[in-house]
Amino acid sequence: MTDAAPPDASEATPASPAPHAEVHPFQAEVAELLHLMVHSVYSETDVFLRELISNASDACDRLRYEAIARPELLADDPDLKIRITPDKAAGTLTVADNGVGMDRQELIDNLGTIARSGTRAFIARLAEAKDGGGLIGQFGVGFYAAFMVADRIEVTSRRAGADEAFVWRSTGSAGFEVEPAGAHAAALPRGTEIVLHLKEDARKYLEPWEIERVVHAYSDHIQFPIMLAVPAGKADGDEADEAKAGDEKAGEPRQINTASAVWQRSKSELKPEDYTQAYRSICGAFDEPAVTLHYRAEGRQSYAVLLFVPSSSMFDLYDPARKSHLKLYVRRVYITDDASLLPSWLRFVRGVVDSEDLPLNLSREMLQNNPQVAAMRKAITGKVLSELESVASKDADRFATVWETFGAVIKEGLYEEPDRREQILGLARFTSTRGERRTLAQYVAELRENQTEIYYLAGEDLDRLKANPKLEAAKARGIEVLLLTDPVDALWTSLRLDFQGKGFKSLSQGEVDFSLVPLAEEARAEAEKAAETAVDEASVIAAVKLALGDRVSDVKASQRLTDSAACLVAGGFGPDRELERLLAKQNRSSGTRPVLELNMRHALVGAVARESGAGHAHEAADLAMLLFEQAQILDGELPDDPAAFAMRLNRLVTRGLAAH
Ligand SMILES: Nc1ncnc2c1ncn2[C@@H]1O[C@H](COP(=O)(O)OP(=O)(O)OP(=O)(O)O)[C@@H](O)[C@H]1O
Repeated sequence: MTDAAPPDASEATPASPAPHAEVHPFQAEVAELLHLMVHSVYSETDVFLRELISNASDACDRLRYEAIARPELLADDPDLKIRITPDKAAGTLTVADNGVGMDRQELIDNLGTIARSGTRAFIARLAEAKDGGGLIGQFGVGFYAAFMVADRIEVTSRRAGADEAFVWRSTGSAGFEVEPAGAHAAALPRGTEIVLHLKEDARKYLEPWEIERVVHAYSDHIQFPIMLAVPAGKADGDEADEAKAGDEKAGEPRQINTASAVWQRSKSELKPEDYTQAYRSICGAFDEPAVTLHYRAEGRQSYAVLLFVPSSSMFDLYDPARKSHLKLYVRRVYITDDASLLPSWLRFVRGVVDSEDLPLNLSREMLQNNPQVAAMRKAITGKVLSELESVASKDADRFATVWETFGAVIKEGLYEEPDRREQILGLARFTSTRGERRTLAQYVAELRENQTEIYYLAGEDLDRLKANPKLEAAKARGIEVLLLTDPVDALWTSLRLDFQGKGFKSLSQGEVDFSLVPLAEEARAEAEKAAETAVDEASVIAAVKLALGDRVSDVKASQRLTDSAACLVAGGFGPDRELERLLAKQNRSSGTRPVLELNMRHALVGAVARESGAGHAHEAADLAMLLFEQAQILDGELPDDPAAFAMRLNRLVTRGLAAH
């Protein structure tokens, strides 16, 4: 970063290209993002205004918070507001606020870098997208969105309480310049003024009704007044414009948003559209909320809550650093969005909690350990869960969408919050061998005769799970098996939980004994037929063990298989196969070796018996290895030595063909 301000920089004139301004490059991600935005045509450009207004509102919020400790910051201009000024003659749109402002270093840091997680992934998707407007809205590129509509931007800012103001300028290419604001500084006693030199095709944003439309759609519930100011004498006199703008009078700023703390209003006053709008303006979202929860807690503590579950996912949902982003207000003053008002497994929930009781001057750090906050967190978590339960019972489809989008995150609660386990298991929806969206209550209600456990199989891919031979014996007995494909499933299932007294049991771990559960009719006939062809178990097992050595911890006759020849399972005590795979990926493998189970009625297993009985040790070993390797492949793994596997297979097939 170039950081050499010449001593006379303060004398530079801000309006002309400044020879003495400091020039700074953008952080690489920002440069790339700007390049994509400047060189592509995105149709949903409205987001830029929402982002600038939201930044302005944050700046007002932050000043109000700082003024708790230093009231003098607010004293000479206590009415926080946002002003939008379209100037047709100059082709500029100005968004200004009298909030906290930025000093020189903040201008450089905040408007030169982007520190959000998921930025790389987002840029890659944006580069591929045909029209990235929606993506930009979802991700929230913030201030930089302004370069969708402007080819030059000047930001003048004065930090509250500071003597100096600075100007930041950029055309959105490689970098930006920063210098003292010079003469223009006098016009800005506090806060930030952003002047957008609009591109030709974005001049519609100079029309008052266009600005109002966007503000109504996305920013109506911003708490501070948004004033629209049409400069006197600057309106271009277009008759049609004037007619459309109604009684727009140049020169007199007028408020164009409701500016109410919507969460403080009573439920009966608000319509679904109001909630959608509040969701969009508070949470910076574009979609509809899937669930809205609005209530006021009274009693030991009193606070208003307005929460939303989005209907679509977010970029950083699985970022370990992502916390819940509820905004905490105290008596309408924004305090922080980092007060951990919900546990991390509800981190997709957005909205506002406004407390009447918390002290305003509590530092953000102290909030973390505050017992009142802890009590609120517990109560709000309970409310969110009961709201989800109520949606699940009243509107199964809507709940299914919520679960599909966020279920994997909610399931983290199973190990993070033991007290909520029963409730979370009650909400959980599963894909099973009996269908989709199955609940555990349904599973337990439809247990087969003598079935005492809830069976599951975990893996990465649903289709591969469905085809997994470990399901065969369960299928033959009509036993339902949950098919778990979220990485988190490998973790919570290792906790040995139960639901309504029934434990969870993996089909790829330890012994399974289905013998007490009666076979389905057609399976019974097949089993009887197969029993006649069964081989001498002990000799097959001995031959296979000899061939595989310490690749496996044991070789057993399988209760799980009916059609396939072999499968690999975890021993009874180590981690389940899927958990072991997950740990191995993180280099934390437990080092336990699997058990190979053989279907004693399968022809290939019979062949091992024959070859080893005839003294053909090589052939028996080849077949044993093949059984082991196919079991690996069926679990989605590669054989340890793929080349040797291919050669072995070729050898056996060629010999088989020759014997014809
Ligand atoms: N009007 C403003 N007044 C004061 N600071 C501002 C203003 N606009 C932007 N900033 C500062 O610049 C930073 C970057 O803004 P930007 O819009 O890029 O991202 P953000 O607001 O932090 O993130 P997001 O848009 O995802 O909420 C802000 O966090 C804030 O510190």
